[in-house]
Amino acid sequence: MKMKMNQVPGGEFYSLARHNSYDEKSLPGVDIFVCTADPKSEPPLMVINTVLSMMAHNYPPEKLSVYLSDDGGSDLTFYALLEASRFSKEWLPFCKKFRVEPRSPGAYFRTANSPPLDYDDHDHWISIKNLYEDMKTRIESTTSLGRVSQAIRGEHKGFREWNFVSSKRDHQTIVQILIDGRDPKAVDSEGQPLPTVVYLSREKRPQYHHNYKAGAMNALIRVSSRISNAPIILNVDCDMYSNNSQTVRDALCFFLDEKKGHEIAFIQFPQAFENITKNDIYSAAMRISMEVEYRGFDANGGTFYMGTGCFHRRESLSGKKYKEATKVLDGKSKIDRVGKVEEISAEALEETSKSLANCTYELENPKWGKEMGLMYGCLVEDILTGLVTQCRGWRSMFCTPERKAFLGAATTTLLQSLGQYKRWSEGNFQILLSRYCPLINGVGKIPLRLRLSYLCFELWSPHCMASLYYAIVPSLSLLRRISLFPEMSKIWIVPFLYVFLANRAYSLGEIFIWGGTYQEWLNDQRMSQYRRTTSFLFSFVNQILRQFGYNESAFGVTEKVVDDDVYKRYEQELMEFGTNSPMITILVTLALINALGFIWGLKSLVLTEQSLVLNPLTLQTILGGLLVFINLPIYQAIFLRKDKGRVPISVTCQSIMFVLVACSIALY
Ligand SMILES: O=c1ccn([C@@H]2O[C@H](COP(=O)(O)OP(=O)(O)O[C@H]3O[C@H](CO)[C@@H](O)[C@H](O)[C@H]3O)[C@@H](O)[C@H]2O)c(=O)[nH]1
Ligand SMILES: [Mn+2]
Repeated sequence: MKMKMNQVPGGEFYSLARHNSYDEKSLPGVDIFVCTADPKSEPPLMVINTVLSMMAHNYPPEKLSVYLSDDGGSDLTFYALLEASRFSKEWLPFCKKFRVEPRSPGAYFRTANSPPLDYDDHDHWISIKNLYEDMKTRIESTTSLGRVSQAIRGEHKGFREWNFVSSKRDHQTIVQILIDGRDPKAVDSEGQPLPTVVYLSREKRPQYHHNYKAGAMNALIRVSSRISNAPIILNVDCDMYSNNSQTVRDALCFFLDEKKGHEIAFIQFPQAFENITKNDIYSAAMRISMEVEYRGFDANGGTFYMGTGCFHRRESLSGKKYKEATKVLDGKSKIDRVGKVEEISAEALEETSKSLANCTYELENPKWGKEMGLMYGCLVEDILTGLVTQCRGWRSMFCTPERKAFLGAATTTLLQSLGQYKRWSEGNFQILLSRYCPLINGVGKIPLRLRLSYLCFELWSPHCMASLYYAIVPSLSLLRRISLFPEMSKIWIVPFLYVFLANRAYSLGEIFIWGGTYQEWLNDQRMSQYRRTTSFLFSFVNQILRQFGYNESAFGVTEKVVDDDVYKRYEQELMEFGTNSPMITILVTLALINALGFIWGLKSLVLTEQSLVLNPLTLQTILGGLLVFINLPIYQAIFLRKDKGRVPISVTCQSIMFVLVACSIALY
C-alpha cells in the first residue's frame, strides 16, 4: 500500500497550499518540546542546534514557545541554552534574510562555506558564521571542562539553582524562562519579537520513579500549560533538528482543516537521519519502513507515534476522548503582547510552574501516565501512547513532504544499533502482553487491519526463537549428518524454496524501487539476522522475566557521539565489534558454529557418490553457506582486522568455549 505525499485515505483534506491563505492572526500557538537526558551522550551543542532550528521556524514568533527538558539536570546544558538564547537574536533575522535552510546553524554552516551568490551582504553572512563559531568554541570548551566557570555563573541568576543540585538523580525542579515572549524587550536585532524559551529540569529523587522520557514529556505538558498553553505541541528528540522551516505550517494544514481537522490527535513526520553512510551499514535509515510500511500503516487507519517529529493536539494528551474534543483551535496566545502585558512576572511564573514538575505532583494526581499524558511503564512510551490515543477515537496522520521535516543522528556502532532495537522490541512485546494488546483492547475501537499492523512490531521479540533455531540447529545437525530438509529432487522442497526466494526477491525489489543499492539490501538482511539473534533474544528473555516479577525495565539513552576513530570506521562502513559484550559474543559464537557446520556439510557433499540433487544434506549446506556469507564481516573482524573495531581476543576465546560446548552436546 504505497501512498504519495500527504495522500490521505478518502482524500478529505485540503492541499498544502491552503496555509498561504490562512489569516496569520488566528493561527494557534505551538509549544515545542525538546528532550535531552545526558550531556555526555547528547552534547549540549547538538541540543541547542536543535533548539535554534525550532525557534527559527517560519511561524509568528509570539505564538511559538520552545521548551528544553533536561533529564541530565546539567548546568552545562543550561549554559548552552543561555548562549543559544543570545545567539538567536542574530540567527533568526539572519535566517529570514538569507532564507536559510536548514535552520540549525551547525548543519547549515557545515555545508554552506560561503554566502549564497545572489546575496551581496557578504560581511553580514561572515559575521554570523563567526558568531556561531565563537559560541561553538565556548560551549565545547565548557562541556569538555565538565563545569561552568565562576565568571559565566555570574551572568545569569539561573546558575544559582545548581547550588542545590546534588546529582542528576537527586535535585529540585528548575524552571528558567530564558526568553519571555510577553516581554516587549524580548526582541531580535531587527526589533522583531522572539519566541519564548524555557529551560526545565524536573525534580528527581531517588525514592521516586521518574519514568524516563514519558515522565519528562508529562512534566513538559504541565509546565507549558502554565506558561504558554498552546493548543498544539510538537515534540522532538534533542538530535532531531528542523530541516524545513515550513513544517509547523504543513502540520497545521491538517489540524486547521474545517471539516476533519478536529478529529486528528497527532501528525507524525517520518524519522530521517543526516549521517547515513552510502550503503547504510547498520540499516539505521529504515528506508523501507519509512517509505513503505508506515504509509501502509497510515492507510490501515492511522500512523503510530514515533516519539519524535510529532505534532499533538494538547487536548488529546490531556486524556480527552475524541467525543469531548473542541472543534476550533484557539488562535489567541497566552503570550499575546498585543495590547496587554500579563500581570505576572517571569520569576513568579517560574515559581508557580515549578510545583507542576515535582515528584509529588503525580502522587497527588495519579491519572498522569495512565489516563493523561504519555503512558508510563513501557519502553516504547510513544507507540503505546499513540495506540491508546487511537483507541480513544482520535485519528492520526503520517505526513511526508518532499523536503525532510526533521533530521537526526542515526546509530553509528553495532552495539548502539542492537541496544536500540532491544529497547524497541522489548517495549513492543510489553504491549503485546499487557492489557493494551491491540488485538484484544482494540476491538471495536480501531480497525482490525490497524490492530494487525501493530502486531507486526509487537511480535519482533518472539521472532528470536525461529531465527535462533535456523542459525543453530541446521548447522549442528550437519556435524552429525542429520538431515532436516527434503532432498532437492522432492516436491516438498518447493514451499521452503518459495518462502525463501520470494521473500528475498521482494525485499530486494523494494530497496531498488526506493533508491537503495544491492549492498544496502545485503546490510539490511545482515542486520535483521543480527538483531533477531541478539536484541530480540535479550528483550524476549527480559520481558518473560518481568512477567514473573524478576526484572525492571530501563530506558538506556542512545549515545549520539562516538570517538573519532570509531566514526572513521563507520564512514568506511567497517562494522564495529570492538567491545566486550554478550551480544557480540553471541554473534561470534553463532558465526563460528555456522562456519563449522558449513565446512562439515561441504565435506560430506564432496565425499559421497550421491548427486547433489539426491543428497538430503544439500539444502542444509546451502543454508549454512548463506549464513556464512551473512557472517563474513564477523570472520573478518576475528581473523583479519587489526584495528580497534575488531572482535576482542577475550570475546573470541569465550565464543570458542561456547562452540566447543555446543558441538560436544550435538555430537554426543
Ligand atoms: O530518561 C530519559 C531518557 C531519554 N530521554 C530522551 O528521549 C529521547 C530519545 O532517546 P534516545 O536514546 O535517542 O532513543 P531512540 O531509540 O533514538 O528513540 C526512539 O525511541 C524512543 C522509545 O524507545 C522514543 O522515545 C524516541 O522518541 C524515539 O526517537 C532523547 O531525546 C532523550 O534525551 C529523556 O528525556 N529522558
Ligand atoms: Mn535517538
